[in-house]
Amino acid sequence: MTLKRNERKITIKELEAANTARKPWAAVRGNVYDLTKFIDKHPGGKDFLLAAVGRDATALYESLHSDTNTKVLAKYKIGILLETNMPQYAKKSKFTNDLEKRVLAYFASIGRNPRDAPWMLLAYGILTAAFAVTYYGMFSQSVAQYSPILPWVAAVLNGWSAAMTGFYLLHDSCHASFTRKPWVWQAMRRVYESITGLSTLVWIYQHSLGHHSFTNVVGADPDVVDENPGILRVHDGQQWWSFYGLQRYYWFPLYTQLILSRKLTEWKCLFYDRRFKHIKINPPQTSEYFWCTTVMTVYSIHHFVLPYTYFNHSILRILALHTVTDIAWSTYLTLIVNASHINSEVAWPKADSQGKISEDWAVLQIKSSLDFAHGDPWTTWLCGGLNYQAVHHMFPYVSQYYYPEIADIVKDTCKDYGVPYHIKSSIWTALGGHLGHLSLFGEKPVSS
Ligand code: HEM
Repeated sequence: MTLKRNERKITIKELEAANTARKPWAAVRGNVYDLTKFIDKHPGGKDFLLAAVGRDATALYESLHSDTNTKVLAKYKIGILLETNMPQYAKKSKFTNDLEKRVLAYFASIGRNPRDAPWMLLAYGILTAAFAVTYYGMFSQSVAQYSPILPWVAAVLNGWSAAMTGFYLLHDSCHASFTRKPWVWQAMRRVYESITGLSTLVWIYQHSLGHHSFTNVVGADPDVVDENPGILRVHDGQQWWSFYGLQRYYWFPLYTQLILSRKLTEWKCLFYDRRFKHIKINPPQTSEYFWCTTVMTVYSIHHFVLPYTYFNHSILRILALHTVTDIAWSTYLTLIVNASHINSEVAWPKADSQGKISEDWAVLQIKSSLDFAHGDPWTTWLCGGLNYQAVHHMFPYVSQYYYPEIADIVKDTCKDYGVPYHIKSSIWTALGGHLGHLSLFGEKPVSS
């Protein structure tokens, strides 16, 4: 009996080798698709799609697309994946379908597309201007002459504004949640890279393919420590070592280092290691080399050349000011992100020995996230909407502008289906929970 063309059995090795624009295959729910003729038609653009090929993209695909999209895929099917090396969630539950329906009905009722929020431009403009003004405050000789303390205060604020551009420019472009235009996402990404010197493509692998697809799944979410011993112990899959008793103190110096280590390693991950932790990075397109050169030239000019040649500072002072910026940026970012996922209330899903996870993706998004300070516009602004973490995880493609509006729909649906929704009244209680979790997991477990 001869197999039909689209029923050919395909091994994971064959799939993994098809990871370029010339041969872009991706698997979803056991079906393998050859996307060669689809790449230029993908409404989500070429870059995101090319990051997803050469792998089982089920979780990523289902987190961003509807069943209507899947009908479009059918004609590109070329075979069936024999085995997968990615954890597999249960199929979409009634809860998920109902929640999606309710949220889409809300957008239909207000006559808006979830990605259309032109007011966000104001936030992007204010934050980019905040970066420029604080940068000037750091390096202007007249500011330093007025008060020697002011440049250091400006450096702290510059770090805050860099973190904020991450919550706004980076997040909204890489989740494709602002407008429906790939060129807009591309422009926002390159502005962010020029400001920060970091790679947005590496972030897409880490955040969209890793963290959003497998939130808090040990061994699959790159944001969750899975080494033994890791520097921090945050879940009971990690063996206990006596130095974890001190993690309630050393979390702080550790959290201050994130950005420096990212700056030193990201481009190497992309072009040399081709890997972010356990996530394979596909061969970058030629355009990525062009963009890397361009944005790093802009970054080096404002980071080193201008402060040295135009503002006349010593190398030592320039490095010291940037270090203060990086410390403020790292600490702010790490605390807000960790408050939402690393605490004792949320779920830490595990795949069984077959790689199966018993619940569906959406239920686990809610269970493994912690929200805080709903209804507080200042916290929402200062966290880039990430205080609505469960809403963001459920609907990463919806503009953060709408999170407060749809949060009640998510909460009500969770109530109707008995899905626990974790929410704290303020950022301080959420942070307290995070630090309490570090203390708890630093203590010797009773069974050790
Ligand atoms: C990070 C990765 C991805 C992002 C950000 C992304 C984004 C998008 C966006 C924004 C749309 C338009 C949705 C709408 O308005 O209804 C879309 C549509 C679509 N995407 Fe993706 N996508 C990604 C990965 C993938 C992958 C891996 C596949 C295939 C395996 C895929 C297949 C499709 C299909 C078939 C459609 C519908 C096309 C149509 O209706 O004509 N996408 N995607």
